[in-house]
This record gives sequence, C-alpha cells and structure tokens, in this order.
Amino acid sequence: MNEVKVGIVGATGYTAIEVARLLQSHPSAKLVAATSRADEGKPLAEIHPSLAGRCDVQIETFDALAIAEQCDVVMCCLPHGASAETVRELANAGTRVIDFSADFRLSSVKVYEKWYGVTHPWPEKIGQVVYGMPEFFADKIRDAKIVANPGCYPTSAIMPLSPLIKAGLIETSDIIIDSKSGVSGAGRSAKVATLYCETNESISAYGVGTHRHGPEIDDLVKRISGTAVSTIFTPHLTPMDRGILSTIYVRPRNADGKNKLASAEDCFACWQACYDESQFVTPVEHLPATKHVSGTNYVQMAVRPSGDRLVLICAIDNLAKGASGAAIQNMNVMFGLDESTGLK
Ligand SMILES: NC(=O)C1=CN([C@@H]2O[C@H](COP(=O)(O)OP(=O)(O)OC[C@H]3O[C@@H](n4cnc5c(N)ncnc54)[C@H](OP(=O)(O)O)[C@@H]3O)[C@@H](O)[C@H]2O)C=CC1
Ligand SMILES: CC(=O)N[C@@H](CCC(=O)OP(=O)(O)O)C(=O)O
Repeated sequence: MNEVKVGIVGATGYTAIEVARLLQSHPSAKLVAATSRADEGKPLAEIHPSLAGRCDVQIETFDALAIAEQCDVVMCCLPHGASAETVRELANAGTRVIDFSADFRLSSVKVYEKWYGVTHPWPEKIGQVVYGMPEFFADKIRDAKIVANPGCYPTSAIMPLSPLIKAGLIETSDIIIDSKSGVSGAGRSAKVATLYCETNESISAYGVGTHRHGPEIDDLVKRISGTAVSTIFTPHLTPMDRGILSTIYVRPRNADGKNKLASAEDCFACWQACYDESQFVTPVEHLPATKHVSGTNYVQMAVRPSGDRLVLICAIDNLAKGASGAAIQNMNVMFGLDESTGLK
C-alpha cells in the first residue's frame, strides 16, 4: 500500500514527540500534519529540537476537515476530557483516529463519569471503541475507525494478569498492584508536583485508592479473561525520565482440579503459551528493570514465589508500549502492515 499519512493533534506534548521520533524511522508511514493551540505557525522541530533537520512539519491550528483531508490516521494526543469531542470531529470528517486519552477505554459511561469527574460528550460511543492492545484485540483493531490506545500503568498490569486469570492460576481478589512511573508519565504541561526539585531524589505514592487506572485494569482484565477481578492499585512517582515497573502480589489457586497450588513455573508457562506469537511481550527469567525496555516497545515480565504469594514483575516504557509505541503498533495493524514495522 501507499505510505500511511499521519497527523498528530496535541503535537507539543511528550507522547507526540515520541510518535514523531518513531515515525522518522518508519519505512511505510510519514508525519504530514501537527496541531496545537499555543504553538500554531511554528515548525514542530522548534518545539522538539531533537527533530531539527529531519522533520519539516509546521504546527497548524486544529481544523478537523483540513486534517482529515491530509491524513489517513490521526494520533490524538490530548488530555482526557478534551479528547472525546476532537475524536468525534475527526471521525466525522472521515479520518481514522488513535485516541491516546482514556475517553473511550472503559466499558461503562457511569464508571467513566465517576472516576474522571466529567460528563462524557459522546456517551453512546463508550463500549463501542476497541481497546488498542493488538495482543488481544487485533481482529477488531484491523477495521476500526477509532482505537482507544491503552493507559500506561494499565498496560503493565493487564499484560501479566490477564492470561493467569483466564487460566484460573491465581485468585481474582486480593491482587495488589504496586507501580512506579517516570515523570514523563505526567505529561509536559508544568505541574508543581513534577518539577525537578519536587521529584529529584524522592519517591512518592499518589492517587492511593483513587487513581483512574484502577477501574481500567479491572475492566480490561475482565474483558480479556472473562472473569471479574478486584485489584488494589497504587502508583508512585519516581525520579526517572521514563519507564514503568509494576510489582504485583497475587495468590495462587488450585488450577484445573489439581490439588496443588499453581507455581511460578506454571505461571511462566502460561505466559509463554499466551504470548508465543507476540513480537513484543517477553516472559523473562531475570528480574526486569525499566532500563531493559527503555525506548522500546517491549514488555518484560517475570514471576517469583514469595511466602504464600506469587510476585509478578512487569517493566515497560511508558512513552513506548505505554503510549506512542503501542499507537504505532495499532496503526500498523490498522493499515495491514506487520505490527512491528518501525518499532524494532
Ligand atoms: N505521558 C505518558 O506517558 C502517557 C500519556 N498518555 C495520554 O496521552 C495524552 C497526551 O499525553 P502527553 O503527551 O503526556 O500530554 P502533554 O501534557 O505532554 O501534551 C498535551 C498536548 O495536548 C494539548 N492540549 C492540552 N490541553 C488541551 C486542551 N484542553 N484542548 C486541546 N489541546 C490541549 C497541548 O498543546 P496546546 O496546549 O498547545 O494545545 C499538548 O500538545 C493524554 O491523554 C495522556 O493521558 C497515555 C499514556 C502514557
Ligand atoms: C506519572 C503520572 O502522573 N502518570 C499519569 C498517568 C499516565 C497517563 O498519561 O495516563 P493515561 O495513560 O490514562 O493517559 C497519572 O498518574 O495520571
């Protein structure tokens, strides 16, 4: 097929620069348009100097029809709440959209409105948009007009948990997810909590019991495994640029009528079978670290016994498999390319 023409809405943020960077080495896709409200008229490379000399796209003001005319697909990199209306305008204008926000990820409007504290502008679409995790939903992504790109923390929990729940190897309640993220996860817009002086040499928990990614994890694990789960999710901000490490404490079950509890080896074998065909998800023997996957679309996961529990460790890069890498992977699936094109 012809080169896929890509636009970015919200082009001055962190996920946008990662999309632009990945597209520089994509053999079958090209960045052709970019928009932002504050920096209209400037070269994109002026906002993201690492693009100097290799990207001549100028930032435009957002106009759905103009963007749709230029692009086969638009990466909508706006904050949740602001994204849904823009996604609707783009879809109505006839282009395909990958939405980076959480506006279409959940199955229920009620749950969305409770956790996000806003009225959804396009509620009838909730539950109709495919979740952009090709490892589980590639068939629907292929023909989708709109794809809801997964959340970063949820990716690091859904991928290790779902196969184990589906195989009945672990209990569905009493799952504790302790996650740590680099500061780029909070986006580029200045917030006091993400300033250097606040984050350097310090680790802090936030959103304890209230973080909006808890319901996303439970919703997706249920959709993938067919079984309802109830998790406890606590995120932490750590002094790194990028990366997420999730440490997940679970209880093993007696699987398949066997009268012994599932072992770490059983879980590892389950992951190997589930992700046998995956080009990015890698069960590993070592304990994964964020550095092992930094700047890549890979997911590394390991399991260890500890007391009467099993401990799952999963590492991703929040800006790659946690956002822009996943979006490129989704785009590849949508346009009939090998899913790893431009990502290896
Ligand atoms: N950072 C990460 O690791 C991840 C981020 N995401 C999600 O991806 C999306 C983008 O995140 P990220 O790149 O980090 O965000 P940033 O804060 O870095 O950038 C946001 C972009 O959106 C534009 N924008 C901000 N507010 C509005 C608004 N109200 N209406 C229209 N445009 C707006 C900004 O430009 P301007 O103000 O000039 O218009 C900017 O270009 C978010 O939904 C985020 O939750 C998902 C997974 C991981
Ligand atoms: C470190 C940090 O602040 N992380 C962000 C989550 C990252 C993100 O962008 O959220 P979505 O994946 O849902 O879009 C947060 O906790 O809100």
